[in-house]
Amino acid sequence: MSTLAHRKIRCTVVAQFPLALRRRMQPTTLATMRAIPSTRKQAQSKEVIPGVAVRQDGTRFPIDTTPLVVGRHERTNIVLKDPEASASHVQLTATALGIEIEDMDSANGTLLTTDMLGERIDWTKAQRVERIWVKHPVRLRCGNSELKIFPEADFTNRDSDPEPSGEEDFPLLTGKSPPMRALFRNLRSFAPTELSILITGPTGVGKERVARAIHALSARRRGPFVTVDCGALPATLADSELFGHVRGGFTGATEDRASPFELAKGGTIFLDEIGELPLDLQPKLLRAIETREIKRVGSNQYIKIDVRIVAATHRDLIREINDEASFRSDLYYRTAEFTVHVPSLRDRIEDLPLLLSSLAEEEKARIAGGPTKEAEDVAENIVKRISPESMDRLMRHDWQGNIRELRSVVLTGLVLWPRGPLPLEQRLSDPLGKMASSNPPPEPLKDVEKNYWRRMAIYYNGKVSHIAAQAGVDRRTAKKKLIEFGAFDWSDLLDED
Ligand SMILES: Nc1ncnc2c1ncn2[C@@H]1O[C@H](COP(=O)(O)OP(=O)(O)OP(=O)(O)O)[C@@H](O)[C@H]1O
Repeated sequence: MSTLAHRKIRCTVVAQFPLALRRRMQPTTLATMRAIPSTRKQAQSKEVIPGVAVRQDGTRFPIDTTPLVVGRHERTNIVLKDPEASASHVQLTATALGIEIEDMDSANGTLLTTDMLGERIDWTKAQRVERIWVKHPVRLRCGNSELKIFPEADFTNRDSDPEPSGEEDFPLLTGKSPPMRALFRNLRSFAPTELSILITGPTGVGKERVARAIHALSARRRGPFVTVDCGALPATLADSELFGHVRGGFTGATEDRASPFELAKGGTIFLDEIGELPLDLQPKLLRAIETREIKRVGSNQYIKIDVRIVAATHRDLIREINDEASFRSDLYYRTAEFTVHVPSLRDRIEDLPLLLSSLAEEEKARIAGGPTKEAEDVAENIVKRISPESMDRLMRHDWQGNIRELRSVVLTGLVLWPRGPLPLEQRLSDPLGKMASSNPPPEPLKDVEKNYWRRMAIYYNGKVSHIAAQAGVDRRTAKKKLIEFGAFDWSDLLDED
């Protein structure tokens, strides 16, 4: 369902009462707003997804297109006998995007979790919502009271694509551990919506992959996926990198440049490292997201945008909003209508063997230019080639660099030990690990380096760009090393540039 359609619904039902005004209204007034003529109500409800709210005492309240106010005041539609709840705390409305849950500036906020079964929820880890649309069951906390929301929607039936075969078999992502299963469940629920999603998690956990998975599971999957690295926007050109420019818009702008928002038309824009976005650009981005239009630098013309926003950060943005004022709260809530957290590798260490296989398979397939039988064999065998002692050491490593670090260990390992035992623990960065290893003392450093470059040359078939990318050096340095260690003649090197 497009944002436009969603907006239409809000216009007819709610928008006559701007949010600021509604927040000042008394519960009595809000309850009266439910008196919408039935014909109009029916017309609206054709497209919308209704639902049911269930109070803690088991009372059920149907949710339709007229806002249902939840609060402590006796004139609200769902009365909470709870001194910690605000007089009018939160509002529930059926819309085409799912049930809209909108906090009404409550004193203690509205918290949301998708955990419907847990007896004891750790509400400190739940998401605080200002406004969100849900199509799958969620549980809310208002003050000390809980409320379960059951939208009558089932995307899995709406989607013509076949269902993934199991939670562990998720597009682009690998894992069977409880935190990954929880992540998959959330993605399955929220990816098909138009909600903006903020992906959090430490560096190297695969946040970009999660963003691609969200895109792949959304109705926009046939549209483009455009990444903007907000951490790499050059200070003087950040504005133009984000919103584009017209020829002559500033000195040096010799031709028009489209904004990534325009390039992502019909698809998803991924704002990576959004926490690094310069403070002065934050209001502009907020405006673009809210109004769904942008203006290129040097132009007076507004251009409509049609994108779904997915953002990622390794920072604790809530803390930065509160303590450092380096991130605007309004932008946060606009980009984080739903938040998913990608666990560190340490927190899902049981996925390590699966990840080893998947990384090996992907790499082999990449070199071969597509999935091959050989890639599958490599993946299957990699775990068999790792001794129980090595595996134990890998499982105990702290993996500060997460999957990125694991990937590098696996790929260099496959180069160094193309067959036979695979003592991957020798590639770990912390020396304690090496001391704990039962393997013979390491080779002299120069020999290690020499063997490394020679094996890289063989493994990557002389493709300098692959070797350089894998080694984390530029092509010139890679070439120099390959020659220094006699790995190749110049003539043998495949010069791809
Ligand atoms: N489930 C996975 N299976 C295989 N490879 C993965 C998986 N998750 C991540 N990777 C690989 O790990 C590396 C890091 O992933 P990615 O760039 O998505 O992480 P990130 O969390 O966005 O990192 P950063 O915060 O530093 O930008 C990439 O090479 C990616 O392909």
